[in-house]
Amino acid sequence: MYDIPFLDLPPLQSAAGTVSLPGSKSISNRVLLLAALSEGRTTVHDLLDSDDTQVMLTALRTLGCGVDAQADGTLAITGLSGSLPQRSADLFLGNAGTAMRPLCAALALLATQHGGQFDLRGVPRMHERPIGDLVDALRQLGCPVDYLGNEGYPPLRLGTGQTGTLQLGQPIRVRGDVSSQFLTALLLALPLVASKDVVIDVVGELISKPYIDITLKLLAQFGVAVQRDGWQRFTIPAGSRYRSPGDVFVEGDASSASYFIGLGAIASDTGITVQGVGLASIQGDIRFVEAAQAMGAQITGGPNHLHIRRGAWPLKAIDLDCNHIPDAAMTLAVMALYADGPTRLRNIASWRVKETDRIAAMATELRKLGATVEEGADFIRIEPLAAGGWKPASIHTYDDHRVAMCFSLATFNPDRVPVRIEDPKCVAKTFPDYFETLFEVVTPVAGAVPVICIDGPTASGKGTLGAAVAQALGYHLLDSGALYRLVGLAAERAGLSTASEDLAHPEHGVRMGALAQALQVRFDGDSIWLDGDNVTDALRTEAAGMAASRVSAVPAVRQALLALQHGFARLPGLVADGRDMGTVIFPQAPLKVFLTASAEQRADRRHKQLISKGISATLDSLLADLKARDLRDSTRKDAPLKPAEDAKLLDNSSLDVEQSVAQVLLWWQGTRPFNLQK
Ligand SMILES: Nc1ncnc2c1ncn2[C@@H]1O[C@H](COP(=O)(O)OP(=O)(O)O)[C@@H](O)[C@H]1O
Ligand SMILES: Nc1ccn([C@@H]2O[C@H](COP(=O)(O)OP(=O)(O)O)[C@@H](O)[C@H]2O)c(=O)n1
Repeated sequence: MYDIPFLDLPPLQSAAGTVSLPGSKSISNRVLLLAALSEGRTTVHDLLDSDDTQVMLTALRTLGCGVDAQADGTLAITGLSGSLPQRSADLFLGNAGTAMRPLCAALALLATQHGGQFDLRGVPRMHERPIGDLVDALRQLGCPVDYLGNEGYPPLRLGTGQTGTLQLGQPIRVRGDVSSQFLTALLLALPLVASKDVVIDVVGELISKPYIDITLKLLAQFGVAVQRDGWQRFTIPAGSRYRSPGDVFVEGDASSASYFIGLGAIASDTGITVQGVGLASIQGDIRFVEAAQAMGAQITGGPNHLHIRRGAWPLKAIDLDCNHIPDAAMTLAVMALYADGPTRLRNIASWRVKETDRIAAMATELRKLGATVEEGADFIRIEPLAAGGWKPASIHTYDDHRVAMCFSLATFNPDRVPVRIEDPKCVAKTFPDYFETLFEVVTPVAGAVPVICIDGPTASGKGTLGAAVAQALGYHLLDSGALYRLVGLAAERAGLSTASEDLAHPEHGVRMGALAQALQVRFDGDSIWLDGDNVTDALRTEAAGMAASRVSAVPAVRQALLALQHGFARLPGLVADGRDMGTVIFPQAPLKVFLTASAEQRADRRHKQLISKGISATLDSLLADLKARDLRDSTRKDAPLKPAEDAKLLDNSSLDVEQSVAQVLLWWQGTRPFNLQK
């Protein structure tokens, strides 16, 4: 997950490969609640691990459910079996509608039946998402429910601590035209109290019917067979009781599949395979497949996978009622930019009460890209963007995972402009590793992966600065010095001399080059492995630095390490530190920094650094070594240490690390096109 203020996506060219989807959010949270309300123990496989499921799990634990993570990655839930061990609790449910609504219904009924009192609250946005229709239905049932903030919205207080009588004789009326989650909540909760047949009547046209279908299918799995008359009346038979089915498998998230279906339709001639959800999925959003096909995608699939290729290009514009795929339809709004005419997505009023007002959000952000967009109370109309019309945009994401994910598809624009996704960690709601997964199957436009070079003499702070800058931007890091240190170490292990006079012999240089070429290294977080040994500490000694400095003067060694270094330039970007990053390895880099500080300062820093690591050193010998290294590095023929012509010089003698980092990030922003917009 990218826990950084923004993630810059360079322009992308094509996509191919296989992705595995995280579990469906809708199924995960329903299954958790059902398992919690059941008799017996349920083993849940492939559960989604995300913000929304975490809040649900925390709530269930607080209520007294057994929740045990198993070694095989499954989760064992021991159900409450209709009892209520905790009679009161204050539950925080984040921004998870799939936790707030069903827990509200279940706890209101249990509190009334057993005499309990529960407060439910969430993030500020949750307190703006309507729940009045569900509360009205619960009050009809005789459940005391109080609003603790604004009328019609969470936070809520359920129950009074006293038992009450439930009114189950009359049909319960609930509105179905704002959110289908109210009906789902009642369907999940009422089997707990169905001492007689309980009837629910839906008032108004029921929206998002496929989600009700998921609810009914899962209820059946847990032993409750609801009778359905059309979409207006639902009857929970007397004597219904939840029983654990033992094992439950959570399907991959069909809404999350939409980004990769869109990706295949826009950018994959060979195809994208999506694992975890198939054409027979119980999730309504699987019908996004039809919408994507209507736009030209070629899609095939089986029970548990989909395969998507580009068909029509440009995509075909559509005019579609999206009531059946409200969440996935946001992806269509970005695909519409690549269409052959205006696309109209209708019957999407529910977008206005989701994580954010999604109609307004999509219109605003699509316009930033340059698109002409019309929005109405329940529709959005998007005109495609022609080549020449795309603008580099910093996409605000409104703490809405789907906004963040669907705008990543704007990176295939013909104008090859980058796209900035603000607050990328909001994807944690349903797909914490969305961007990492995307990066595995896309190919950037040649040369588009941004590289920041930090060159300079030893102990100037390149490594420290580079790591901090990489961390701030979510970029990869290349410590190129480590590669030369590795060659020195490998030579020593192989019994090859690294003395300058030996290296001066051409055959010895060739042997050293062959050794560098065959280097078996692995970078694993902060650890570096050579031939299966962890050599991280051995590489940082001064002796290793001196050996590195000597072998690095051998042209065959530098040549051998070229491809390895270029290979570090991967999505979403790279910070590379060394001596010749800007001059030789990445001459096209948009930002090159040449970092310096006085020799005395540097010797002093290195001294402190080594001492703090428990490595003994004297200041005098360090200063002498450092000057020798500076001299050799800057006077060697091949790739000498010197600033690139377009490098920014940064003398950090009187700057602390934070100040240096801030300066580099400021320069970096200056190279990005997004500033122009703000
Ligand atoms: N701007 C700075 N001010 C003070 N100390 C610094 C600064 N930058 C780095 N240091 C310290 O100097 C030491 C050497 O830095 P390092 O990043 O290892 O240098 P290099 O990679 O250039 O050899 C480290 O202990 C680091 O914390
Ligand atoms: N891009 C690079 C990086 C390092 N090197 C050599 O490798 C040696 C060790 O590099 P390093 O970056 O690990 O050294 P420090 O600056 O951390 O002391 C340097 O003294 C250089 O001689 C190089 O030639 N080219």
